Amino acid sequence: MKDMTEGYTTADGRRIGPVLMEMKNITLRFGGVKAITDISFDIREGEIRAIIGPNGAGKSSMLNVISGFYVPQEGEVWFKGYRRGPMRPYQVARLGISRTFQNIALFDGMSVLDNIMTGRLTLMKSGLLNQALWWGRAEREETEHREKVEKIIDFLEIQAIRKTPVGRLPYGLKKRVELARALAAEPKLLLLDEPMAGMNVEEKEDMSRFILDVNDEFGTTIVLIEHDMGVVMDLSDRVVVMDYGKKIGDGTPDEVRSNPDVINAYLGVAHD
Ligand SMILES: Nc1ncnc2c1ncn2[C@@H]1O[C@H](COP(=O)(O)OP(=O)(O)OP(=O)(O)O)[C@@H](O)[C@H]1O
Repeated sequence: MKDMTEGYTTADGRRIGPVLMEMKNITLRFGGVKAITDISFDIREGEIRAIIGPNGAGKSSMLNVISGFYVPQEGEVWFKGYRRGPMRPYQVARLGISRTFQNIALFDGMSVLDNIMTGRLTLMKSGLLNQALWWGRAEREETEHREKVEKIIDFLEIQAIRKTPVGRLPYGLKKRVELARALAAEPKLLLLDEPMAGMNVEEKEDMSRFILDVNDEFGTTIVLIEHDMGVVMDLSDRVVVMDYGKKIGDGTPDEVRSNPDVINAYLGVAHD
């Protein structure tokens, strides 16, 4: 068991706790391509931590290492003071990690409510046999799950569309439903893959507000990756900046903004 030092209080009075997750010297290769080279950083409890960088910098790869989907060839991932080995998706969910995807991954033909319910699957204790033998208990459990989901629906202000099939919703609302589904798993650590991509200004403002509210209301630690540096600066407590698979900056938004390597990566060389 590793010693975890205390946290700190932010300028706006939010409490950031001790280290929840630590990435140590992570290197990830796809054949001959090095997507991540020797990157280390930590994520503290209750913080909003952004990973930014130009196209192909390695952000998605890093998010997939954090989520346990990719196992790096080198380096160590520590979570809640323990070194984490390779895991199956359900084990990741049980650790309290859930995520949204860059390309929305919802069931188009199902209602908003049912989509969000799928987020609770890993928390459901009653399997089919249990439901047959203990009908009353399974029913009580179902009611509890529905109540939790209704709370999330209220919180994210999507009551009006709860019965609507997801396929009929505009893009910004689909993203919000995906956030709702991830929240339904009651995650300790929420991973957001480009939550604002493809959104108009108003939708981006709404999403920013909801991300801040989730962090504030549930104390959820949030890691988000974004392409757009401007969007994350107001949201994040600390930012990791990647470029060509390497970490070129790590610190508060102000520290990162004034880092010459970061300025060069964004303004100097064309990556697209
Ligand atoms: N599954 C894969 N197989 C082979 N190469 C990959 C794979 N995933 C990523 N890469 C390569 O790893 C590097 C980093 O890609 P990654 O998608 O992590 O970057 P990114 O910062 O998320 O980019 P973007 O902003 O465009 O989404 C790129 O060179 C990419 O081509």
